[in-house]
Amino acid sequence: MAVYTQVGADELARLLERFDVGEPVALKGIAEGIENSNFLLDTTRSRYILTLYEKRVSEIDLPFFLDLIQHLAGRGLPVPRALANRKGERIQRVAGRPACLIEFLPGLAVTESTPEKARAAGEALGRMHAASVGFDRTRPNSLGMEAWRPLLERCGTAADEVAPGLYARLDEALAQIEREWPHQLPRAVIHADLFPDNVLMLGDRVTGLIDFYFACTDVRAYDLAVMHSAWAFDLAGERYDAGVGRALVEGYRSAFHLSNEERRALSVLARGACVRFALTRTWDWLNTPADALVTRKDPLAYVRRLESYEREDLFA
Ligand SMILES: Nc1ncnc2c1ncn2[C@@H]1O[C@H](COP(=O)(O)OP(=O)(O)OP(=O)(O)O)[C@@H](O)[C@H]1O
Ligand SMILES: N[C@@H](CCO)C(=O)O
Repeated sequence: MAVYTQVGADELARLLERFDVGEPVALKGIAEGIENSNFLLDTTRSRYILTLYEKRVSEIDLPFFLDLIQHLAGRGLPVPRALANRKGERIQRVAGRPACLIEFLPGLAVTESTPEKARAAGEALGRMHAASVGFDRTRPNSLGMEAWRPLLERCGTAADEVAPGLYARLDEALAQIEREWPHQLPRAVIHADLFPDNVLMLGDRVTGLIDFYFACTDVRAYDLAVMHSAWAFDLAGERYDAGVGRALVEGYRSAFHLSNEERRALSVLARGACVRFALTRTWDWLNTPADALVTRKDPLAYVRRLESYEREDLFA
């Protein structure tokens, strides 16, 4: 359960005094998610999300994320804006953490991807890329390709505690990716983490794109590759669903142009995505205290995906 910091009644009352959102009725911790503490807040007026930023989200980056969301919302994307308090401030401090009061979006996080859902989600990513043209702020990808080797070295051979030989396996895959990386491809603002659990849907309609806290400037097609690796396999990474993979790319292309050069690079970009998530999951596996109220995600589910991408070009 991702509630690292508790919020008491007095603390909540002090926060809500600064807004025109009515009186609190209920505050419940949200189990999903691993990065931040999220609460569902009901007031006499409406329903909101209260997020306290933990771990990887740095306060310095928050204005970039909030401005991007504001920009996308202004262009009709279903993304959750942070509310400003009466003084016009969007970033609050709650229980000692930076925090935002955020619009609640309807819909359920996707738990099982189907071609129909993948097509709609791919299209939403394409719409996001189209809408972010003209957003002129940039943010380096702190978990981009250049960061993977340092992260691998920080895990070190302790990675082998997750599975024997894991360090060497990731080292070898990364060396190949570094040789093939398509540095020349167009760069843009990307979401960088558009997993099924970050897409809210009602039926096959996308009602929310959430969790922009890895958004950054990087190779644009990498965003589609990240999605492909997350959507087109079962959770354990054992089974590839070609129908889902195809629908995702088709949906994207219905909303945004994908050049031949980008399409040819998707395979190495997807291997890169696998190494990125295998590495961050390995790091979390090794550094999450045993008594933490959060489920550690399996790094090997991404090593299995990596093997599928290495075996054949799944985008051919
Ligand atoms: N604006 C929102 N509207 C409705 N529900 C939301 C909203 N933001 C978050 N949620 C709910 O909270 C859950 C956790 O949110 P989120 O994915 O942002 O957490 P996180 O800790 O940043 O997670 P992770 O990085 O692991 O995906 C989501 O799956 C969704 O159910
Ligand atoms: N989506 C990521 C967690 C956030 O980086 C994962 O599943 O590993």
